Amino acid sequence: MTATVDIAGLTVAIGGKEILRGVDLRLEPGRVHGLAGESGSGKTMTGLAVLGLLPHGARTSGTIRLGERDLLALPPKELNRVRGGEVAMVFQDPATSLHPMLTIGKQLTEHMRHHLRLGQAEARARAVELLGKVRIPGPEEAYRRFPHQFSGGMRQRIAIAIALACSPKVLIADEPTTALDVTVQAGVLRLLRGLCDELGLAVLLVTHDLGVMSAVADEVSVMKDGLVVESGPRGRVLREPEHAYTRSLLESLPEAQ
Ligand SMILES: Nc1ncnc2c1ncn2[C@@H]1O[C@H](COP(=O)(O)OP(=O)(O)OP(=O)(O)O)[C@@H](O)[C@H]1O
Repeated sequence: MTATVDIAGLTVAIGGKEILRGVDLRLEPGRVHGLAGESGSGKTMTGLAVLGLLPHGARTSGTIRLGERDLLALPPKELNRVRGGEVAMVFQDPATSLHPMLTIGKQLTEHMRHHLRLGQAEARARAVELLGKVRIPGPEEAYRRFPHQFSGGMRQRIAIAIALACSPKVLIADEPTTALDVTVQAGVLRLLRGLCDELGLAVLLVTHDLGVMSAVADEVSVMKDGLVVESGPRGRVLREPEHAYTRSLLESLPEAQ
């Protein structure tokens, strides 16, 4: 299958420190690619590189192909169009990604009107439809509410709806369930999995949690010190890890003890 995103030999250095040392990774339509590894291994930086959101002063080499384009070589204006349009993101904490003073409807429609140039009525109809798609009960009423009127899990669903507003091809989800109560984590993961299948999204799921990984990922890559040390189908990587580091990660899971 042709990859939606093909990362090859990606290096990132910040202030002379090598953060990524040659990362190869492919994201394919309708597939969830899980990216695991210990804290500081470079998972978040890899996701940010795809979004063109690396810290100021970061030096890069390698390529990040999205179709015919190399995202690392795009001028800032074009990259802006890709980000939020073709490539969208969901972060760990919906409390910080949602604006507390704006209604859910406003946040959903502003985004669409800006990127898709939709009129007000059209944007509203699409927003309500998206709220239904992410299983927010009573989407019409939810449209008028503010973020604090929802639980953490519901807020993350709303953040996912906003990410999907412009029909992206690629979704970068960085620890999307880490801040949530365990009882609602599974529901949000199921939602992400379902959206990936239904919309043919290429998903990069960054998580340090191998339990999350085993629940939804098709492919798993494991990072250590700025490199992907192991990559393959989930069943193979989690059941028959080839790399000693993957084995040690698996052994540290509570279920393994
Ligand atoms: N703004 C920054 N400037 C310089 N170095 C940074 C910056 N942000 C992160 N780093 C460094 O980049 C390396 C990789 O960080 P990254 O956040 O990608 O790791 P991670 O695997 O996502 O870890 P975590 O699970 O803790 O989020 C770390 O050594 C970190 O200290």
